[in-house]
Amino acid sequence: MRASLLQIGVDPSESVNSRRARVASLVREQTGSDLVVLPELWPVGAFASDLFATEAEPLTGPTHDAMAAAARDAGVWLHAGSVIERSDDGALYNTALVFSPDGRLAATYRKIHRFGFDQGEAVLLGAGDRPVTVGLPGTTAGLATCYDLRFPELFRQLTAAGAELLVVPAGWPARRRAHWSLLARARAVENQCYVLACGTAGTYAGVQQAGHSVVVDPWGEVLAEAGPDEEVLTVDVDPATVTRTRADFPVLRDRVLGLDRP
Ligand SMILES: NC(=O)CCC(=O)C(=O)O
Repeated sequence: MRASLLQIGVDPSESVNSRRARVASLVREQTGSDLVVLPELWPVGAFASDLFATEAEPLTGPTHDAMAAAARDAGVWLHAGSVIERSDDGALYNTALVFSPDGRLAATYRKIHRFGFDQGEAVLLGAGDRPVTVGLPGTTAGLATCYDLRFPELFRQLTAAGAELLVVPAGWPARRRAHWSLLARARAVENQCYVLACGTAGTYAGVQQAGHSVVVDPWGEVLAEAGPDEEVLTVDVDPATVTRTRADFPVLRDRVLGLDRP
């Protein structure tokens, strides 16, 4: 399976509409990949919380429509990163969208762990309440978003639900880049999964983004890593490697489930 991570530059001088059109073109250029991954909240920027309310959209809003068409035109599975979703009752969520190659919305995931402590996302957005996996050809992907990467129990649940690929769109800041790289590898090693972690580039809302999107194999080896700027990272991943790694070194067999609950 060929995966392409599109590490999108988020620049406040580019309008949301222009960025949406530009990203749709970039997705269309990925014909030949099986899976394309975009970062967290790339239309608005994960730290641009002052824009969340004005740029919120229904689940089937403009980003949905543009990405569904781009996935269909490119013939790819598309993890379209996330959008600020305005739900029917008016509540806002950080919601990831996954499209199949015919442009169908195959899965949505509302970010469970909201970042910001007493500010930003943590106070403006609602929290998701269920882990989500999605079937891809020959494998299963588990969905998580950015700050979720710090919470191993979520990834354990995704693994228990059959995930072999952990797909993590993010808007991770440069200041904590060391944590990003370390946690991506840790989640891969402890779950014997591929981790596809796709961040943003650029500086907006006063926060320099880390970039350095990364693909890690089930042994914890970094297969590919982006630099700090906008970049497309393309890498081949093989679900059979997950099966082989788990058979050769069967640590998952020794899990004691439920220990994360007090
Ligand atoms: N958008 C985010 O979730 C940011 C997470 C972050 O900055 C961190 O975990 O550190």
